[in-house]
Amino acid sequence: MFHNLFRYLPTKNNREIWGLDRTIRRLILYIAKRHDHNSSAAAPPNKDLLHSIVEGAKQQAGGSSRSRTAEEDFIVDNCKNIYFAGHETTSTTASWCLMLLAAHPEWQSRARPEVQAACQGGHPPDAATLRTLKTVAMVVQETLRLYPPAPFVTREALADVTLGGGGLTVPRGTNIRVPVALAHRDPASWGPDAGRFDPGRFAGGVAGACRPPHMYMSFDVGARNCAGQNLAATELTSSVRARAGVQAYG
Ligand code: HEM
Repeated sequence: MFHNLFRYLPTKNNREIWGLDRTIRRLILYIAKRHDHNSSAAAPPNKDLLHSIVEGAKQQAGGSSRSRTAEEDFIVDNCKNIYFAGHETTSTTASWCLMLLAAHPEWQSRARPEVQAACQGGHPPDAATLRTLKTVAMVVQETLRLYPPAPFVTREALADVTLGGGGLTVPRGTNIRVPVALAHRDPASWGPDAGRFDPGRFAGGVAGACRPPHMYMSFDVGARNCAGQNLAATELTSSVRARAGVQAYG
């Protein structure tokens, strides 16, 4: 992903960014190695995502002559892909969610009893109780519609292609940018109140909120859509529940 983007940058920036890329590589490998070395028979490792990546790298490399570089490449590529794709996107959305709930107390009041019912006795939610948080889920969907953390996606045409009934021909090698944030506010798909915060538009699911339904593309659509979208939805529902639903209300 990074390599493709860097190709288009002016040379001076290119050099600086390659330097940054090398620093990021060193940082990732330092953390991964520390994680690996700190575990022992007496103190087994946390079976977290980083542990799975490090173990996966050892299996992939499989003791070949190029094993050290292959192992390191596997760790760096997966950490960049998963942590960079998964961290800022989710945390920014959680912040927008809380801001929107603060600005729209009527939606806070609707989310609160739902959260309290799901977390009776102060119990944290599990997979089953998270599914009951319908209002919180709608608030998250509406937040992702208005403030998508990936506001556009880019594709390169690998061959000449003709799009739709309009006969628009895209020549091979053209980069196409899909303006997600604009599509999410298009009144032709969402109705005249497209710019308004109204989680209720998702009461009947995405198909009930916009036409055609693939105009909602926070996580993209198609073969290369977001690999972490279920994890992101779970993280967002539980973090908004924790901060807006329980702590803020006591
Ligand atoms: C609110 C949170 C998130 C949003 C809005 C989001 C959005 C997206 C979008 C739009 C894409 C497609 C990019 C493209 O086609 O150019 C994508 C891809 C991807 N996302 Fe997410 N993402 C989120 C969270 C996560 C999380 C938590 C993870 C993993 C822990 C993750 C992992 C990935 C990966 C690995 C891809 C590449 C999939 C592929 O190319 O096959 N994302 N994401």
